[in-house]
Amino acid sequence: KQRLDVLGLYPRSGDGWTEPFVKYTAELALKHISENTNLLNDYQIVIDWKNTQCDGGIALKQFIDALGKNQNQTYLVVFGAGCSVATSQVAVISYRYGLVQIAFASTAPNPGNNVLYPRFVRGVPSDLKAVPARARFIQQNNWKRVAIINEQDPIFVSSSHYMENVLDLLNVDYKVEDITLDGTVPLEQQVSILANNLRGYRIIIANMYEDAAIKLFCYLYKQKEKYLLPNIATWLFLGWFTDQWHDKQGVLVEVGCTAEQIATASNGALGFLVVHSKKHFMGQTNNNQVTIANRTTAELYQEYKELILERINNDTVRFDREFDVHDAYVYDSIWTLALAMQNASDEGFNLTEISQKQNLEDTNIFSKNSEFSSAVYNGMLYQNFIGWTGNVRFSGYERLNPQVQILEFVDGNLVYRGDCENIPYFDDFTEDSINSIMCSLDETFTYWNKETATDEINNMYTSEAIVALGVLLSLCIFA
Ligand SMILES: NCCCC(=O)O
Repeated sequence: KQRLDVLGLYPRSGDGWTEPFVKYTAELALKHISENTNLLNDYQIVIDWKNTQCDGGIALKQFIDALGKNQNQTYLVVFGAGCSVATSQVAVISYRYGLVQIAFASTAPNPGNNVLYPRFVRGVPSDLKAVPARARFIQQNNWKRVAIINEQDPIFVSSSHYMENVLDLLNVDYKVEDITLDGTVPLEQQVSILANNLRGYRIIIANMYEDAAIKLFCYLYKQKEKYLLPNIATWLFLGWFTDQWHDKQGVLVEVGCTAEQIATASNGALGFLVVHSKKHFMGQTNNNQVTIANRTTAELYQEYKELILERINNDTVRFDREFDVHDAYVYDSIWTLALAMQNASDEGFNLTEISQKQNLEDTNIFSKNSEFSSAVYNGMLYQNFIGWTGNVRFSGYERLNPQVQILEFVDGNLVYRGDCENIPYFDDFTEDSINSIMCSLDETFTYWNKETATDEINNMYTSEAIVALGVLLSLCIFA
């Protein structure tokens, strides 16, 4: 069979978000694709995997090295790169080599900019949908003043801009603080300034990767006044931290905390995960619909687990964690990629011939305007099939109709606690569309307590009002 080469970029390891099972999930999808006699019959998709370590610079180097070194290999598509920091670095140039890039996990809003990234598709919904969900949660709890802490990177700052607009719309006061891990200012110093600036704030919207969260919690934990920690303040993270996110030894050694301290410090924080339905992905919804792979989701999940357990025997990665929803998106993104290549072939593109050319910038086939990349790109966007994650359909550049799940941080794991439903279809969020969201929580909290959080804030307002009144009275008396 003729090889169809794909460059696979994923965060197998690293300090930020990691997902070591991407490669195995893709293997499962390719196995099922090869069983389908109507799909790429004379071809075999081969993925050349590189570990980006959730780092933009490493991802870019991997991309350039792969295209430069593999003179006999022509990549037809880029699959990845997992973390949005890595994905956006690659997507800003991959199209110039005539490459369509499909992401399976990059959820930050900014890679969706189709002027900057014109051949980028994502097989996963974006964190943008967590903006109205978190805002609605704040509104439902009647909280009027919040802090936003962003890790300084466009991928988090873009989320924050949307959030600031929505908070303006809902008349919620907010203060934005940034932290950077670029070494320009020691983080310990930044955290101490931040803690001072946020004295009195009890609701914190946090946009950051795992390493930033570990460092931030470590320094807050070491401080004498721990008023910003989640046992007093309510933290609203994005919900894609993997289980055991707090146990990254390199980062812990750097800041001088233990994994147990971080787990304790973060207990009770909440995460908002944009996802179609984790229960469905795990075959727990009695949905017997047969997917494109001729299997139900329950059967896919079972086969996935068996394959991972088999592969893990020969691997160093650990399995003691919850199922990562992104693996289901990996699976469907591989199908999307294969179906799009089949579409291009049906439209008359000779995949064998194209596979034997090289990825050179601005040649006829491999240019940013190449007809082949255009056919593959459109082939992806117009897909409509039943996959592991449900009905795989795209709106613009990403998956349609996700919901948002609320998770609680419990001993370093993220545990399901509720849902926000009726997430707006369009991203120009209005007061009405936010009001129609309904966030509900089950009653099984371990650490986070809605009443305590709200009482704390009310008490704080009361004590602030008393202090202000006292100051006013003293001024009147002295006058
Ligand atoms: N969504 C999980 C990976 C985080 C990111 O987009 O970088």
